[in-house]
Amino acid sequence: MSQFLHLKDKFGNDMWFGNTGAVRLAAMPNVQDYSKQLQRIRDIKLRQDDVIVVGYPKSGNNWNHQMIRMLLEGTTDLPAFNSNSFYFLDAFGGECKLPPSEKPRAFMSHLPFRFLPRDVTEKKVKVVYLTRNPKDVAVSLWCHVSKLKAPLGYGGTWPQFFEVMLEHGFWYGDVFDHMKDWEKEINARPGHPIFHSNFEETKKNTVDQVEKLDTFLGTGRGRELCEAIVMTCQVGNMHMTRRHEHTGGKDPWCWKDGASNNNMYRKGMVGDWKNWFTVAQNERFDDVYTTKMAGSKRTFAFE
Ligand SMILES: Nc1ncnc2c1ncn2[C@@H]1O[C@H](COP(=O)(O)OS(=O)(=O)O)[C@@H](OP(=O)(O)O)[C@H]1O
Repeated sequence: MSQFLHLKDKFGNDMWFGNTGAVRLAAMPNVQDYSKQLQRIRDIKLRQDDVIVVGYPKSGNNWNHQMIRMLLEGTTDLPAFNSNSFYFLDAFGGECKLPPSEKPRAFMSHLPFRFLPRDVTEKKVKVVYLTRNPKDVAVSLWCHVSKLKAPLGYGGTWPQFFEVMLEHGFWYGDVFDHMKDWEKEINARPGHPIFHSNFEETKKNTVDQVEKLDTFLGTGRGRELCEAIVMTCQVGNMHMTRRHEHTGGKDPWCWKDGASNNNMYRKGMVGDWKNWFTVAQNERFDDVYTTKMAGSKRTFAFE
């Protein structure tokens, strides 16, 4: 099992990096040993009707998690963040407490498949796997980590972060490896209920996509509730309503002064990378993308 590392990037910036993922784990006050934390996650007991929402950071995890939770619970109630009901598996044992198990639960994770709880495989727990075009992922992650204090934040510049993303990724390791690993796992498990949802498609046809989730989950909520859920979960509502843990101020992953939830639930658009990438950066990204994603069937339009 790979270990979590605290490194300097080639520009001299502190950088937390775990090529198995879960960089947040080691920064948590009560989690000293990364591999022990991964073990704890593997041992989590799930219900067969639980749902795991998982994707590389910034792939729309919170958005989809909320919409799926609403489908499961048949509600359009958008709760403000509450640490006791924070369903982030990767932080289990710390800020994540498993909620009471009378009702179906939606959990969120950024981990590769092999680090999810054993029960995911043993009980064939439904998984909603998310992807987003990695150019927008890089920008979104930059807009988040550049506003966080050490140790989780990144102290370098955007061009430096861009290089870090291309070389080995941030927080959960290399975005390309992460996607390829998930693709391999999905292909290897044709019998496992895994729904692949893509950010760009969800943006374009949100209600249709939520209806597909409704079918996949077997929740049978129907078009009307799907429409109401989509309205409630618009990005503007998300950052008005959802307080995020980074606003706590005392935690090691809290925002720098002046930063806020708006750096977490931000623009929620497709193609923001065009506002950030130079022509040279774009060419370089395309080259690296072509090399690292060789053999993958995952494609992105990069609109
Ligand atoms: N409702 C809704 N509609 C569209 N987009 C939305 C929505 N909610 C969140 N977002 C956008 O998703 C990005 C954050 O992704 P994650 O939730 O995966 O982030 S995290 O990894 O859990 O930190 C982040 O993307 P960027 O705006 O590009 O930074 C959020 O703005």
